Amino acid sequence: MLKLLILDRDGVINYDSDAYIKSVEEWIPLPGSIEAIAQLSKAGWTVAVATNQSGIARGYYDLATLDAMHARLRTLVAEQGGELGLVVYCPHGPDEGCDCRKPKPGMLKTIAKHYNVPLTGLWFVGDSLGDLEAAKTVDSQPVLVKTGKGEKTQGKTLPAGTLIFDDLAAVAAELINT
Ligand SMILES: O=P(O)(O)OC[C@@H](O)[C@H]1O[C@@H](OP(=O)(O)O)[C@@H](O)[C@@H](O)[C@@H]1O
Ligand SMILES: [Mg+2]
Ligand SMILES: [Zn+2]
Repeated sequence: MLKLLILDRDGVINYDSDAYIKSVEEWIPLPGSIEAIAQLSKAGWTVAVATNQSGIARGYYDLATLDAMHARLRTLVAEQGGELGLVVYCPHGPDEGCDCRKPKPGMLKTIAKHYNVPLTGLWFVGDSLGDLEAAKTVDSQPVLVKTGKGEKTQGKTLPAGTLIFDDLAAVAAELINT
């Protein structure tokens, strides 16, 4: 079966900001994150992304800018010899009642369906409680990293069985070496 890993974006792949990541220039990879994705890819993993982007609904940036951020991510991973999989985002605001905004699991379902992989036990790596709850809702494996909002999230009540790693590089090392 396909080895699929799903990542949250802000705070896991790139630095996050309470002021949102509003431009390609503000989109700055966290140390080791690009290399981790490339190493996973070269080790046979498919790495996909599920990201809330309410900044679109709030008018902070447009879809062209969001796509440019993801093109940059894709290019950086390719420069390290890896390949990035499907990137799915929720452009909606918290009050729109969509099915894709985490902690709803809609984006995880979309990605798992795209790759025809079961959700059960599928690792989803995030820095926010909503990421972990989305995973738990569909019996995927919640994985918390301490980057971004992760250390703050660690102080909250986490879904049972949540795995905790320092950062994405540590997650990659665990998956590649097991
Ligand atoms: O971590 P992911 O899902 O990749 O993206 C999170 C971002 O969409 C933004 O989500 C916002 O939450 P609200 O959407 O305003 O509740 C805030 O937490 C921002 O700091 C953050 O940059
Ligand atoms: Mg995040
Ligand atoms: Zn949505």
